[in-house]
Amino acid sequence: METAANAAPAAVIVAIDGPSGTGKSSTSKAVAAQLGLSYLDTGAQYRAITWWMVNNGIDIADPAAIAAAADKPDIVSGTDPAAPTITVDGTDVAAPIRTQEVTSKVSAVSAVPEVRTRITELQRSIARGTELGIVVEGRDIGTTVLPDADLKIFLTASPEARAARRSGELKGADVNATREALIKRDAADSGRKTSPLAKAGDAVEVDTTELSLQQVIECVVTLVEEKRAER
Ligand SMILES: Nc1ncnc2c1ncn2[C@@H]1O[C@H](COP(=O)(O)OP(=O)(O)OP(=O)(O)O)[C@@H](O)[C@H]1O
Ligand SMILES: Nc1ccn([C@H]2C[C@H](O)[C@@H](COP(=O)(O)O)O2)c(=O)n1
Repeated sequence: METAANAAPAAVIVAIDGPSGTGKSSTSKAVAAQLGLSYLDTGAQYRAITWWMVNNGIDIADPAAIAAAADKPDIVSGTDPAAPTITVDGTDVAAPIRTQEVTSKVSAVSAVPEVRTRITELQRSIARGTELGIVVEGRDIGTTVLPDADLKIFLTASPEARAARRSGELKGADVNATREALIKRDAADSGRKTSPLAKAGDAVEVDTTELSLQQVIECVVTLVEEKRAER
């Protein structure tokens, strides 16, 4: 029989938001793995629907065309932090959703309200389905998708630090061009009408500019453990 002493801990829902390149994915995956939680990369879902639109000849400059097609692709996210997956209509799209073409078009597609409604429903159903809890990262998780999350984190970092991190990833990419592209995408994501990139009023802000990835992970793990201890 399960007693209070040996009962499994109640599911914990962690929302991690912030601009591009602040470390949301790296931090969320590591925190989820360390704490035995599931992990959901919501940016990958918006990239997946964008990839489908591009592949199916939908005009990205036409929000009505995007809206009309929003419920067509079947998007499935695997939530194991050690091996997260994303498929569209059964095709593994983990690599093609990271192309420059998708990156340059994802803000326009994700600004369409019908796309957000569809993807938000998917995200909520995934979060509801986890047994031990989940770390969900994105732009509007604390404000819109999971406003009742147990813990909300908003990661920030200077544009220079973020550009340096991304240029390191893209080997040889021009840091200034990378910085400008990040700033442009953040402005589009923060400026859209429906569910923009924003810090929830009750989120803990962590500026990662001067922190190593390991320090950020430790900080978030500590915050989750404190939340669990309070319950
Ligand atoms: N605190 C940190 N210090 C140094 N490098 C970091 C730090 N956090 C993340 N990184 C590195 O920065 C890059 C971007 O991190 P990550 O992909 O986790 O950011 P993100 O916020 O999820 O970005 P996006 O929203 O664009 O997907 C990765 O190469 C990652 O290893
Ligand atoms: N909750 C979310 C997550 C992502 N998006 C959009 C905006 C981003 O520019 C794009 C790609 O995200 P990334 O892979 O860089 O994290 O997806 C959003 O609107 N809401």
